[in-house]
Amino acid sequence: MNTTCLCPTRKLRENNGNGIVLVNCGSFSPITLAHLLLMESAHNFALYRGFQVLGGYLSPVHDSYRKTGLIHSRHRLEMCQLAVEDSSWLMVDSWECSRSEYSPTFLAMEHFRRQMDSFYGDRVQLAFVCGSDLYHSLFDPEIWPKEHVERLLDSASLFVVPRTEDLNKCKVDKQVAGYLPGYQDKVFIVNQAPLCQISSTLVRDTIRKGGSVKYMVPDSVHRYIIRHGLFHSSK
Ligand SMILES: Nc1ncnc2c1ncn2[C@@H]1O[C@H](COP(=O)(O)OP(=O)(O)OP(=O)(O)O)[C@@H](O)[C@H]1O
Ligand SMILES: NC(=O)c1ccc[n+]([C@@H]2O[C@H](COP(=O)(O)O)[C@@H](O)[C@H]2O)c1
Repeated sequence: MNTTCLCPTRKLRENNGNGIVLVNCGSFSPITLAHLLLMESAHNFALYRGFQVLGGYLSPVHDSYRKTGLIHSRHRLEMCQLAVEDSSWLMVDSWECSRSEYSPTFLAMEHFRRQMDSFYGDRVQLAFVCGSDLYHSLFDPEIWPKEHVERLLDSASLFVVPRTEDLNKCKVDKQVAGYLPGYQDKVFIVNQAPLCQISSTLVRDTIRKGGSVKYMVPDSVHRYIIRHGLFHSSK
């Protein structure tokens, strides 16, 4: 293993063959229990398919990403760190946040590809884990230029976790084959994962209305939100 990796490596496991690293890129404003559940579901899915999960990363988006409710990355990174503290395999990577500008996701995945290849000295598998809402947005070239999606899939597989209902595999296969010919083998549906309706928007709205978000976010994140008085205004 190479020790000059730019990503945190403390929790990475030795690759005994068929290793895979899972990555979730998102706003995390704030991180919720749904983000953690998404990653555990993807972890189980990989395990049941004979992969060895080497580790996983949360990669919070840059502050200049134009999205309602995005608070400063200082807070988003800290809350993500608190959330993964007792995970044996999840880590937080600040590469996206620390760049001078927003990086499209394919660049973030190319960063992980370079770092993992150099750390393991070999090509390990990489999966971009996302919810079904993000999966559907991949087919909108106004949001995701097609070459961004192709470059993303050149670096990583796609693990799609349903958000409201299970996805129809035939439909997904057909959609991918039609829009992204040659990439069908790179898209996997993590069906039968527990569905979770928690979103960061729901957390922000609940706080703004004076409600409690206990059990929507990890306890440590809940305490952090209260301590710093976050999300009381809609900005
Ligand atoms: N409840 C959920 N079920 C499945 N996937 C989820 C869920 N919440 C978030 N994700 C996925 O996690 C990734 C990062 O999401 P993000 O940080 O943008 O959270 P979000 O809850 O969608 O945010 P917001 O409510 O601010 O739009 C995306 O791929 C998203 O689909
Ligand atoms: N073209 C792109 O690379 C592209 C487009 C939309 C969202 N994303 C990424 O998806 C993640 C989630 O963003 P949204 O919450 O806006 O769906 C973020 O990490 C963002 O950078 C990337």
